[in-house]
Amino acid sequence: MASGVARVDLDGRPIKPMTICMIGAGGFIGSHLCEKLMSETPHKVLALDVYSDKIKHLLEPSTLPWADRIQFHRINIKHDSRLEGLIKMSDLTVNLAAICTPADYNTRPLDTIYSNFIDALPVVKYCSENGKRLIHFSTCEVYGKTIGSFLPKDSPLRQDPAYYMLSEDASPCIFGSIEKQRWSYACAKQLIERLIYAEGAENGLEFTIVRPFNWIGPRMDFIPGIDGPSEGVPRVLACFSNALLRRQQLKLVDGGQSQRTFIFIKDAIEAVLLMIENSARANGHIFNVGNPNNEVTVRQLAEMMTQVYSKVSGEPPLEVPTIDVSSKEFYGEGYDDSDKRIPDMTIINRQLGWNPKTSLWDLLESTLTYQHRTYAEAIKKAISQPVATS
Ligand SMILES: NC(=O)c1ccc[n+]([C@@H]2O[C@H](COP(=O)([O-])OP(=O)(O)OC[C@H]3O[C@@H](n4cnc5c(N)ncnc54)[C@H](O)[C@@H]3O)[C@@H](O)[C@H]2O)c1
Ligand SMILES: O=c1ccn([C@@H]2O[C@H](COP(=O)(O)OP(=O)(O)O[C@H]3OC[C@@H](O)[C@H](O)[C@H]3O)[C@@H](O)[C@H]2O)c(=O)[nH]1
Repeated sequence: MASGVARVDLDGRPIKPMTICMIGAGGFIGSHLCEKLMSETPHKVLALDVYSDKIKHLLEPSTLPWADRIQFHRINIKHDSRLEGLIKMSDLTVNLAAICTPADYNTRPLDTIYSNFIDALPVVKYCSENGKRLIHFSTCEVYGKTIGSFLPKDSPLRQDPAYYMLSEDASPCIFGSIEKQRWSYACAKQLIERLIYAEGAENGLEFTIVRPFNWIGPRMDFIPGIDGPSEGVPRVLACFSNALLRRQQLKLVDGGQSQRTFIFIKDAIEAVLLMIENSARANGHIFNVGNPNNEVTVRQLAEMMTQVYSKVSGEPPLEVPTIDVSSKEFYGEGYDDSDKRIPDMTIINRQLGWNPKTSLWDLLESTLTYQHRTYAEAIKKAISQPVATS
């Protein structure tokens, strides 16, 4: 598209084309957001990241219809004096940059805390000082554990939504003890949320905070040994995809009893676009963005992914497709887990009228079709290569 003709917001007002400084634009969410902005809106994007592989298809060739609306800046926001200038040139900053894979939280807690809190500080400061709007990506992990998880296993109260539903303006943030370094990420995200909120209250910063609930889809993380380190541990979608592609058993951490709600990235991006284009309705709010209808235990996710992958690849599943591993073995010392994550959708529904659409089966089918198409050949080649011996 890109002409911008007759684009109106939820209140019928014309949407003016804007320049968006997107930090972390080369990641999973950033790549989908850039794609959406280029194909469906007239907005310009200054895309900042240390990597650009996931948005390469949007940057090259220079004959693409949106070539003059997207500019990549290879910048590490930890130490780059160009950051303030790029924020000043923009109408809105979207900050996605973060270390956000659980395998890092307990093994690289310092990097995790610096990335999610310290490195985000100048972004908030420059937005506030220059009167620029900020959409900051936080996480559903700020809720930590549910109140219900502290009740006896057989307590009927565990079935009561008051004990597990996660609401932006009511639920407490419940983390484990300090030696459970898993919570370094959630705690850093919580503190930056509080700082942004305080900048809004004391200095009038126009902000929106997004709390994503397990967004998944194509281009999420990496497949170890193919487009990421062989020993790397990505998030669960990529871990399970990797095992399926290699015909290995899917590892269930601590029995795979934790529960998650998964949402298709394309549904979630619709919500972000509504926030971008409806500032009056989004400013000053914290939004859960998830799909409460897609809840499964991690064990059920493994079973469903095994079934779906067999369908899209035409290969029969392994006789015993999963294997149990302890969290200590899988993640190391200091790991802990969120037990259950159901987003309360009241606020996003009221402010933006948004609802997710895609079922878990459908989103896995389209994602695993992508994984198979993108990686199956490369994995076959990698497996057939003799291992070097010294
Ligand atoms: N995907 C999810 O389900 C999910 C859930 C909760 C929260 N989030 C949050 O959403 C944001 C984006 O997540 P994602 O899934 O796209 O992760 P991602 O790792 O794919 O993307 C993050 C991007 O930020 C970049 N980045 C990190 N540090 C940087 C720095 N110092 N300078 C420049 N670029 C830097 C990385 O290179 C990467 O491309 C993160 O803040 C994350 O905490 C995501
Ligand atoms: O191979 C695996 C990988 C993961 N898991 C389990 O699967 C569940 C989900 O793991 P993920 O790696 O997707 O990460 P989590 O859902 O715990 O956290 C994520 O949630 C919100 C975001 O802020 C981050 O992207 C990340 O912290 C966890 O219970 C984990 O222990 C397995 O059982 N096997």
